[in-house]
Amino acid sequence: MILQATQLSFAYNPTVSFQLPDIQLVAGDELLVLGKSGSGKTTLLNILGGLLKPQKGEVKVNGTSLYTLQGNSLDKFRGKNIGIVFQKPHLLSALTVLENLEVANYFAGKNKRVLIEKNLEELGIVHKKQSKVTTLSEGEAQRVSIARALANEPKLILADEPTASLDDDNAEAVIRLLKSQAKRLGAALVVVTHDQRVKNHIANHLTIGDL
Ligand SMILES: Nc1ncnc2c1ncn2[C@@H]1O[C@H](COP(=O)(O)OP(=O)(O)OP(=O)(O)O)[C@@H](O)[C@H]1O
Repeated sequence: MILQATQLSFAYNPTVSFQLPDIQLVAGDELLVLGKSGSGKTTLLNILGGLLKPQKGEVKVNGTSLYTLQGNSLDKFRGKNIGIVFQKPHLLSALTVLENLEVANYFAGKNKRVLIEKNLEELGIVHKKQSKVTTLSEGEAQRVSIARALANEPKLILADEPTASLDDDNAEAVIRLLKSQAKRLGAALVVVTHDQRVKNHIANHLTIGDL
C-alpha cells in the first residue's frame, strides 16, 4: 500500500473544519480529487503530503505513519518519498531551473541529472534549464515545479491544479508525464483539479465536501 489515509479530520478554527474521506492507493493507482472551491481539497493534499498535521486520523505513506515522524525526519521522508506540485510554484528565485531541480536531489541524497533533463525535455522547457526561474512565464514555472516534484522519483505524487496555467498542448504534456512517471516509479498519483482536460485522463474520482 502506497497511501493509506484513515479517519482524518482537520480544523483551521472552530468554524472551518473537515471530515475527510478514507483513501487507499496501491502502486500505479491514480486518483482525481474533485469538490467545489473551499471544500478542502488543498487542505487534504497538504495533510497527505505531511505538511499539515490532522487533529485526528492517520496518514501512512509506503508503510510509514507520517505524523509519528518528528520535525527533521518528516522533512527527510517527504523529500525522498513524496513529490508535491503546489497550486502556485514554490521555486528558489535566486537559482536557475536546473539548480532548483538539483537542490531537490541534493536534499534527498540523490543524483538524477539524466532523469531531470529527460523530464524537462518532455515538458518542453529543457531550453530554459540555465534560466533564472524569475524570468519564466507562469506556465513555464508551473512545469518546472512539476519537474521538481518528480526529480526524486517519489512513491507518492500529489498535484494541486497542475494544469491551471497551461494551454492545451502543455496541459496534455503535464498529465502524460505525471501518469507515465507514476507508472514507471510504481508510485500512486493524486491530482486535485477543476480542469475538464484532466478529468478525462484519470478514471478514479473522489469528491469531497457536501455531496
Ligand atoms: N490557514 C487557514 N486558516 C483558516 N482557514 C483556512 C486556511 N486555509 C484554508 N482555509 C479555509 O479552509 C477552506 C478550505 O480551503 P482549501 O484551500 O483546502 O479549499 P480548496 O477546496 O482547495 O479550494 P480551491 O478549489 O478554491 O483551491 C476554505 O474555506 C479556506 O478559506
